[in-house]
This record gives sequence, C-alpha cells and structure tokens, in this order.
Amino acid sequence: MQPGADVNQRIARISAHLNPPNLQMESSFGLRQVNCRAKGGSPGFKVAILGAAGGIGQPLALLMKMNPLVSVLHLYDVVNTPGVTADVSHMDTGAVVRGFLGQQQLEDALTGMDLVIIPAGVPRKPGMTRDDLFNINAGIVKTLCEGIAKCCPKAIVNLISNPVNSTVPIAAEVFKKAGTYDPKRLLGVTMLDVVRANTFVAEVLGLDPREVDVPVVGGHAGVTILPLLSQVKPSCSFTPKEIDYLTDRIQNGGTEVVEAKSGAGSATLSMAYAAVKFADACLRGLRGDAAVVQCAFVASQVTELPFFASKVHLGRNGVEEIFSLGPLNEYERAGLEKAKKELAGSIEKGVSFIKK
Ligand SMILES: NC(=O)C1=CN([C@@H]2O[C@H](COP(=O)(O)OP(=O)(O)OC[C@H]3O[C@@H](n4cnc5c(N)ncnc54)[C@H](O)[C@@H]3O)[C@@H](O)[C@H]2O)C=CC1
Ligand SMILES: O=C([O-])CC(=O)C(=O)O
Repeated sequence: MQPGADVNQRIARISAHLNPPNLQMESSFGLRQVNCRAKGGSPGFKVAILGAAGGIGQPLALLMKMNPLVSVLHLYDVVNTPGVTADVSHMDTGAVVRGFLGQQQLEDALTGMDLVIIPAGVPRKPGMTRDDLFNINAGIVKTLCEGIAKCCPKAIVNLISNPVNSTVPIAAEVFKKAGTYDPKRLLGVTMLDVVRANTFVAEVLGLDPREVDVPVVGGHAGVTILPLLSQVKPSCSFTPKEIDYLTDRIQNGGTEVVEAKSGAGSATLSMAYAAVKFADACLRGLRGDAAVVQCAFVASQVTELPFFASKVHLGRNGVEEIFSLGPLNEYERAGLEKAKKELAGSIEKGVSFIKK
C-alpha cells in the first residue's frame, strides 16, 4: 500500500460518517429528512407505548428499544414525545422509533401494532389508594382502548394504568362494545408484584432473586395481591413471622415506593423493568416459543370472578392457557377470600363505568 493511502481511506471514512448518505430520522415530527435508501431496523414485532413520555413510559421506551424482538417502536403521549423520541432514536439498536403527539396522532401510533403497552395516566401520591386514580384514569384507558379497537384490534394489550383491577374490565367492555374483544389478548400487568415478591423472598432466604419464583395471584391492589408463599421455587418453608412480613411487604410494595418518593409519584423504574420482562414474555409467546409462563390479571374461570390474576401460558394468540391456583394452605385460603371480596367491587366498578 502507498504511504498515505491508509490516511486517505481513514479521512474518507470519517467524512462518510459525518455526512451519511442515507440517514433518516425516524419520527413523525419531520425533524430531518435526508435521502434514505433503506428503512433500517430488524425483522421483529411492532410495539406501541401509550403514555411513553411519563415516569414509566421513558425507561420503558429505553428498554424496549434494546429488545431484539422489537423492529418498530411507536411512542405516543399527549406531551413531550418529540424529545423522548429524538433521544431514544439515537440508540444504535435494531428497532426503528417513531413518535406521536396528541390525540390526533393516536390512530397513526396504533395502526399495525402487534403489542400495545399502556402506562398512561396519573400515579398515586402519599395517602391515596390506587382506586383514588379511577376518576381520571378510567377515561384515559377508555379513549386509548377505543383507538386500539379501531386501529389494531388483534394487538396484544398490556395494561399498566391503575387501578388495574378496574381498568382491565373497562378495556374489556370497550372492546366488547366495538365487537373486537378477545379475552386472550387483554392482560393486566401484575408483573411488578412478582418481581417484588422474588426480591423480598430472596432476601429472606439469602438467595439470588433470579433463582426465586413466587406466584402472585388475585389482583393488583393491597389485599388483592396474594403471594402464594407455599408454592415458592426453590421449595422452602417460612416461619409464621416471615409469612406475615413477606405478605405485608409484597402487598404494600407500591405504597412503600409512593411514600419514599413523597409526592413525586410511584414506582417507575422497577415498573419499567417489570413491564419489559412481561412484554418480552408476550413477544416470545407470539413468536411461538414454548413454555412461556407469567402471572397476569386476565379474564378467567379460575375463581367465580370474571377477572383474576394467576399464572398463564403465553403463546401465538396471547393467553393460551390459564393455570389453576394449585393447593393453598389455610393462610392463603383466608387471603383469597379477602382478595375476592375487594376484587369483585373493583371489577364491577370498571364494568359499570362503560355500561352506565
Ligand atoms: N400495574 C402496575 O404494577 C403499576 C402501575 N402504575 C400506574 O401506571 C400509571 C403511570 O404511572 P407513571 O408513569 O408514574 O405516571 P406519569 O404521570 O409519570 O406518566 C403518565 C404519562 O401518561 C400520559 N398521559 C396522560 N393522559 C394520557 C392520554 N390520554 N393518552 C396518552 N398518555 C397520557 C402523561 O402525559 C404522562 O406522560 C399510573 O396510573 C400508575 O398508577 C405504576 C406502577 C406500577
Ligand atoms: O403503588 C402504586 O400506586 C403504583 C403501583 O401500582 C405499584 O407500584 O405497584
């Protein structure tokens, strides 16, 4: 090679980098359009996050952009999506990111999606219950689900907005009204309860949380969150004091974070982690992976209630199978009765919000 040829090649490479011939800023804000030869991105699923600029939405967008199963990521919110989209879109991962701002762009955000994740809505402040969020969040979930029914009725829906025990029944009623309801495709996200249970149980047992699996059934608020400590894997036993401590901490994990944040919101980072763990399971199910099992709040015949959280098998159509609760001890049977009583009211409240 001629002396200097190497340097010239390097200059050419740097110049190509500074003036890329086929750069496209993927966003609906028209930030910058440069001649573009290819769309870029990898084969995979199309995912929308509704509420993407929020406390959960932003880290969730970040983590979904890193998920190799995602080829297209739509970020929708009523505020701030241009900034979040521009930011996340610079990550050199496969998914193409597009942003959508305001209700007039909701339909574009949803069209063609395989999975829609909804963390839109207001969070708790200290002293509030999740049910105190109903009046604001019920209407938000209704509007978003009307959009889903119209634009991507076959999408799997992961509903995070609280109170989950009521927002899932609201979504079901909206889809029924639109004639698109498929109970296999609507899942309330209770994964954070499992994530917390795994963490707290691992602490007590002195294990790595990644080795621990705690089924958490029922719903997603206070006593409706029912950890089945008799079914923990690896198999183990707890003293009555440990059971009281763990049950209380798992049921009140959300409140622990709300109080620690003292007015600045509720769990966002651990929730984004849990949401991605759950969304990834849904996508692996859609891909046809075998034996994908997670807990979720779904339409169910496991109890006499129309919705209940338990372990479900996720497959190509969403929820392929719902597992029964298995053998419960006396403590858990008493907990189940309390959980069902509160759940019944929360479900009814959601249903009548749409039927009224
Ligand atoms: N299922 C679960 O385990 C958990 C649920 N949550 C719930 O998730 C929800 C969101 O929490 P954060 O992200 O902390 O709240 P946040 O207030 O930080 O973010 C919510 C986002 O929703 C957006 N939003 C409001 N109305 C909207 C609409 N009509 N369409 C689209 N986006 C809209 C807001 O602009 C905001 O960016 C809350 O209801 C919270 O209680 C929070 C933690 C755990
Ligand atoms: O506690 C809240 O309001 C948010 C939530 O659902 C949780 O962290 O489990």
